Amino acid sequence: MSNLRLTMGCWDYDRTRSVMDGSIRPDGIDLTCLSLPVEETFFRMLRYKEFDVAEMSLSSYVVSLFKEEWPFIAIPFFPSRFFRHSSIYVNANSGIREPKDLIGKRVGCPEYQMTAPAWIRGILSDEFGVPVDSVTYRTGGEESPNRSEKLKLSLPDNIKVEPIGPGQTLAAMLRDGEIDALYTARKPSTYEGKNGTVKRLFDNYVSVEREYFSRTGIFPIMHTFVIRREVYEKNRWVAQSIFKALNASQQKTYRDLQETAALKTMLPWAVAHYEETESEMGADFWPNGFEKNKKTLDVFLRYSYEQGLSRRQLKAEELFAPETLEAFVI
Ligand SMILES: O=C(O)c1ccc(O)c(O)c1
Repeated sequence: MSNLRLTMGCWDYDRTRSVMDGSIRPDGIDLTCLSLPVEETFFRMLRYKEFDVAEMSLSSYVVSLFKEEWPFIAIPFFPSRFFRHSSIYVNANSGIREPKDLIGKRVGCPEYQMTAPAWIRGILSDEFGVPVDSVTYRTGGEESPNRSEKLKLSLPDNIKVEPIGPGQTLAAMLRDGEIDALYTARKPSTYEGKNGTVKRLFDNYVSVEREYFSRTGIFPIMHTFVIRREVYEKNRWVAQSIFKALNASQQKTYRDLQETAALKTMLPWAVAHYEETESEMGADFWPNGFEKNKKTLDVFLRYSYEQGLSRRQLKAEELFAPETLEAFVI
């Protein structure tokens, strides 16, 4: 009998590689995989639903659940996580020395609904007393002009979002002082290091992020995986097949990163870094599955609601195919 033929869009991460290269195959499925930068996967999936399965911005997925047509269903696998204190950039002449100085300022973010800025706004509000509605957001392309929100948003009146002009980019505007700060996923091309005009708000971001994790236990989730709803409704078993394969792929990566016979990555002290991470964050420092991520997801869902991206505060279990929330026991 032939397998179901599906397409999958995902970048070439270590943790998903075995599925992408075909060495781990999901049960009953023949996958055609496209390795694409995240911006391209998200754009093609959110605008045109081009792939049957794809990594997906957590924030965009949550926003999609409030659309009339409910295009995707997620599985609790998280190919991208990132501590985002490192991703707040400021113009050194803006007078922003500490988080509170952001209040009243002009802050760029490529799209208001992007996951990285959503985590940053939430953390700044919870931890540093910078209310979400205390700044003006300027949205648009970071490196090229003419980027717009992929999903139509209807935000509350207290959230001020103004698109930048045609021909403008956030990276150049930050350098030129036309915005004061930038919340984003990709480091802007105008970033110049600690002593430059465009610098990070937290120069010492590693210690800030470590302290944040040790206190909250949160390693922020950026992306999840989604299946096109039509595919899922016809073949519910696909959710578990893909989930199992991705988990097996990640387990291999955990082993590879600890390999001492020969280094699988080029960083000379990768094994030491692994051991340090394990002692600080636990053996499963990049957890997948619903239960281990419920708390982190609930915090994100509160942020999405508080920021006007969700009409009501969803519960974490509402995000995922029910088949992936529990497993059989023998
Ligand atoms: O939409 C974006 O620009 C974008 C870029 C990188 C990411 O990791 C992401 O989640 C979104």
